[in-house]
Amino acid sequence: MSVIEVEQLTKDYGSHRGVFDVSFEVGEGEVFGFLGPNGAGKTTTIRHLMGFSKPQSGAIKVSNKDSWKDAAAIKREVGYLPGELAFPKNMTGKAFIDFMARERQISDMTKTDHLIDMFELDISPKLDTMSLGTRRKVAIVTAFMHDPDILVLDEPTSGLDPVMQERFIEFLLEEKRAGKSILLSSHIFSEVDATCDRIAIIKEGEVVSTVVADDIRKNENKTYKIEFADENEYQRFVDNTSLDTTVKRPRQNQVKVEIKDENIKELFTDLSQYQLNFITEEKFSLEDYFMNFYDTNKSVSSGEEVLSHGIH
Ligand SMILES: Nc1ncnc2c1ncn2[C@@H]1O[C@H](COP(=O)(O)OP(=O)(O)OP(=O)(O)O)[C@@H](O)[C@H]1O
Repeated sequence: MSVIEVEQLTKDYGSHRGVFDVSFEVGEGEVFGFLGPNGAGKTTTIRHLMGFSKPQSGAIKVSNKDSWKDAAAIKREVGYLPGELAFPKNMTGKAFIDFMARERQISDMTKTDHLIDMFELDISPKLDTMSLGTRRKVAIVTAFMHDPDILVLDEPTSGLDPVMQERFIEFLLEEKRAGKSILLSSHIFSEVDATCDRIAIIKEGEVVSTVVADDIRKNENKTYKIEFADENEYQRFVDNTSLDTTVKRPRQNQVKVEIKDENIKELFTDLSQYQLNFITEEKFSLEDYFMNFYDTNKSVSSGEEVLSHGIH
């Protein structure tokens, strides 16, 4: 059963900005990643899903409720962590958390205390004196203190340091084990890869691919990086091989060869004729998959490769 259903959502802001015909579903107990760089349309989609904007066309259902007509009920039910945070002025973290607990009519503070501990949050300072990362921790606590079954997270780790980003992944995995349904918008490959069951890639307002994360993890296409002993060996290989050489780095005497698992023997038979420094396997990653749709960050034409660990 789907807990979130986005059907052909369109919001056209003009000049090809907005979202166009976006469709996806998040199943019960599923962690669904919404992956794209700044401006791709993640926040626009999520704001419609939470009922802050009316779809120009298309429809969204959350727990079978219409995102626009039943917005108030959806806001009560869903744990929503917005990308941009807004807090009341002149309130301490503790006063704000207590206020939110009263608003949500929470009497059992076990989940709240667990979150405060987990994120090592000091709730005593005033909100407007806290760092961005600390304010994000407060937002995490208040978004999930009522232990919601559906979590909608818009770039949740922005502003968190690497240790707390890891902690957040632990939290998501904990929620996943508890059977929660989660929509995670992100531009960080590692957090999507570590948590998601399925992933939609969004580009310029359109979903260009929806993929089962395990299909990427178990991809049978492998890339091997090979460094030859010297320039002559490198050149001899490049001139003679019939293998699929995807990257050539003449200055380092390196190549990358892409090969299916079943053709591995062919690779080693071919390589036995050359002097090598090393050969290593490079696993096909979510980033590689993503770059099929967004090619701009990868430049191999000059014999150099720029690898990015997030997209901006
Ligand atoms: N209210 C608005 N009026 C006009 N254009 C808008 C509005 N909101 C968003 N856009 C445009 O729609 C596009 C998608 O923006 P959106 O914020 O959804 O992207 P995003 O993927 O969430 O990126 P980010 O990571 O920067 O938040 C952008 O080109 C943005 O400038």
